[in-house]
Amino acid sequence: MVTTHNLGFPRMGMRRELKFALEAYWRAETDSAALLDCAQALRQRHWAWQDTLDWAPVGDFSLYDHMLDMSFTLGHLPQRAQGFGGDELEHYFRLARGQGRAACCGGAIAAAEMTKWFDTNYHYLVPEFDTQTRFELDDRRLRQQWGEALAQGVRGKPVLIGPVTYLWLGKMRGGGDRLQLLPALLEVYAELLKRLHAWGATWVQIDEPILVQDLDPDWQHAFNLAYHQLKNAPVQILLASYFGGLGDNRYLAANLPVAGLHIDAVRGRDEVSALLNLLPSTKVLSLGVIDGRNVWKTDLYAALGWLEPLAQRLQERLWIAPSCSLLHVPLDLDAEPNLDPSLRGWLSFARQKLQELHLLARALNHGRQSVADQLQLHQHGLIERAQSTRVHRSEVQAALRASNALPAHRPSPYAERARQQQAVLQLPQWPTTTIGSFPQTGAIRQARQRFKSGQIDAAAYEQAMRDEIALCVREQEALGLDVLVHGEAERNDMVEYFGEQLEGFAFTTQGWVQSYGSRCVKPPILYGDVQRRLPMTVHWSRYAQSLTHKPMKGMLTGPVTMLNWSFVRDDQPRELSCRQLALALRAEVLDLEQAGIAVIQIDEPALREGLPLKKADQAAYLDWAVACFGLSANGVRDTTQIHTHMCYAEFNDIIEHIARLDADVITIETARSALDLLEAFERYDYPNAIGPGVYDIHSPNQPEVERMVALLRSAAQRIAPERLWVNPDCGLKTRQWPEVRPALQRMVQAAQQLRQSSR
Ligand SMILES: CN1c2c(nc(N)[nH]c2=O)NC[C@@H]1CNc1ccc(C(=O)N[C@@H](CCC(=O)N[C@@H](CCC(=O)N[C@@H](CCC(=O)O)C(=O)O)C(=O)O)C(=O)O)cc1
Ligand SMILES: N[C@@H](CCS)C(=O)O
Ligand SMILES: [Zn+2]
Repeated sequence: MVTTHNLGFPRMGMRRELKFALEAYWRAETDSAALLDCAQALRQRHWAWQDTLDWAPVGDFSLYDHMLDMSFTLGHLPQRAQGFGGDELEHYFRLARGQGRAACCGGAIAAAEMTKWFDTNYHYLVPEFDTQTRFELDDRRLRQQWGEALAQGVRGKPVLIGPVTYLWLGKMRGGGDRLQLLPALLEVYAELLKRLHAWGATWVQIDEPILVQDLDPDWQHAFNLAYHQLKNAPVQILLASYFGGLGDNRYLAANLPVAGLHIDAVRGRDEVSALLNLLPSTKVLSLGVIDGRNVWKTDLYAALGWLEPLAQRLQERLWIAPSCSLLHVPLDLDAEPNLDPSLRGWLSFARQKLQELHLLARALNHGRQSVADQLQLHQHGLIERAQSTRVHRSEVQAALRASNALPAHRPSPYAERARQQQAVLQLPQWPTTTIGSFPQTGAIRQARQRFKSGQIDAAAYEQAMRDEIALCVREQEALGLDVLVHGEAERNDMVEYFGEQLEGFAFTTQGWVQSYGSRCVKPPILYGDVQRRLPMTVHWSRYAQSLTHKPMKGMLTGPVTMLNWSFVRDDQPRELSCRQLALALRAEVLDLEQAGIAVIQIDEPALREGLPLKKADQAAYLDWAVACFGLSANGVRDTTQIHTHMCYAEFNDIIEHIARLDADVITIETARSALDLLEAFERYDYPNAIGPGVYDIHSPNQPEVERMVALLRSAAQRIAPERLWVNPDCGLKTRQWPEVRPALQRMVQAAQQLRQSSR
């Protein structure tokens, strides 16, 4: 008999209940009891939806982030977050967001750094270590959730981030080797496993996703050390790897002294037979056969064809599961009544994926004939997808072929372009700008919702957005910013907005996926060849430019980010889909230029996120990603200034490729990770202009002028001041105007101070 299990489940709820409960709590409109009740009700419902599983995850639910939860469980917080006392929830949110709820006691601190969770669009809060770091078990969160699961009769499997991954993902402040902390950390894990056993847990899932990355001998040794030390734990450990195959860590992972190993059998399918030969005959092998990173239906016939001999061979030792936590896919396809019916038949969201898993298990355990009708029904959509005429467009194929003849570079090198652009733009030293979005107020969202539900017509919506743009331009002029933006009021999201206007994309109404904290996105679904129907942004930018004499930045999302933040086709290489996107965006860039927009920003915040986790695969990705950016950007004249923007990832290791994008200006997040990144720019001798984000827009705290001046001064020691810009570290859509105005005022003041002192 095969066993089924799940690694993690979406947390937000069918109607994003958690988001609304969190935000109401932060605004101090509700109390902690209301928030905790909502969280508990969600857990209960989500376990009920997983009741066909042999083992359901417990402890994967989080109020903000599972890494932050782990930091609290391990009793280890940075110095600045300690000693506040008082309310536990306030304490938790203070570290996540920089402050607790509105008007509450306890004061503000610098929020923990936030960065991408492997190659996903989920962001985690980075643990901070120093040589003084101590750990002390705090089991309250897990005890609570385990108790609830027990009361509900859930067959639960506690889920923990593993000790080696936890250290790897953290940052050591002030130098030192974080592996030195491993022995102390392991003591806490050992104690935690004892407690889980005492509460009745038999299997514990320990997530070590770094096993799919390249590990040097020290880190490989850390795995041996850790799991040999934990091998006497009274529970059975299921060591979970995901987001790729084990590669060179296969032998290591197979031989760690744990009871079971979970692998991503979607991305790592090719290595399963080799792994089987390495795996000791006592160990459980859990195969993640359902894709937890995309939304396409699983080909169950193909999966069964592959699994049946494995089930014969492994018998009770075979477990099956989604490849990773289902956190990264939308919750329920049944919440999408308006989705095109044929497309619907191609898709599977979190709840459907668990149904697929259940069907697979029944077919394996009782024979295919026991579920023959369900299997046939399931496969119907797959056949339809394979035969659909909606997927391929001959004109797109022709345009792609023709694009091979386009020049790969701008007409002139950067220095010459910069001279020509300055002659047109006449910008002061330390030019100030913002990243694009301004507050997405309740009024803006309500207007859009009223438009979508037919309560207002297109003309009324258009006027409402124009009014917002006009307001945004007035505000920026009053602030004295140099290069303005229209504010992106008309965009529900920087990817979804474009997806909605391109052929080849479908979109959902409830397909929310958590991005960080309470923030969610609805990734569009790229199912067919991509084509631009009409200009997508030109009329908004032209209107915004008509309101000011200052340069108005056109604002686009780049092809690589469009690709990485969408659910994309699995029937052709990602590179090809990206080139199609790049061609559509190139047409938009040229139309913006034609409309008199002299500065165009092509955002690529997800360039780094798409980087394959294994070094051997990275060069090929970077080559086509850089080429696709170039395809979208390089058709413009020298006088048109191309900006790009990146945020919330480690960029140090790809600076050379960022330079190859040859954007005239890059605005980049640096506020939370201090000057590490600028040092990398200096080391690489980055040639073009840079706007290091001078303050963290994710925190409600006001930036200090002196701090921004100091950051820019120290940037100027590394990069020639005439190539430096002054800007926040990301868009302002999540903030409110009363926060944005004073923050930007201070930022402009910082630029003025620098101009004065350099006179
Ligand atoms: C820059 N970032 C982005 C990432 N990925 C993206 N796809 N997009 C990004 O911008 N990844 C990295 C970072 C992550 N950062 C963010 C920042 C902010 C959000 C965010 O604010 N998300 C919103 C949802 C945005 C959206 O789609 N809005 C729609 C629908 C709004 C809505 O909820 N409407 C209500 C009714 C109206 C009301 O009363 O308010 C409803 O339908 O019920 C829109 O504007 O039309 C969020 O709320 O979480 C995400 C990632
Ligand atoms: N232009 C976008 C970039 C976010 S990464 C914004 O300002 O929201
Ligand atoms: Zn950003």
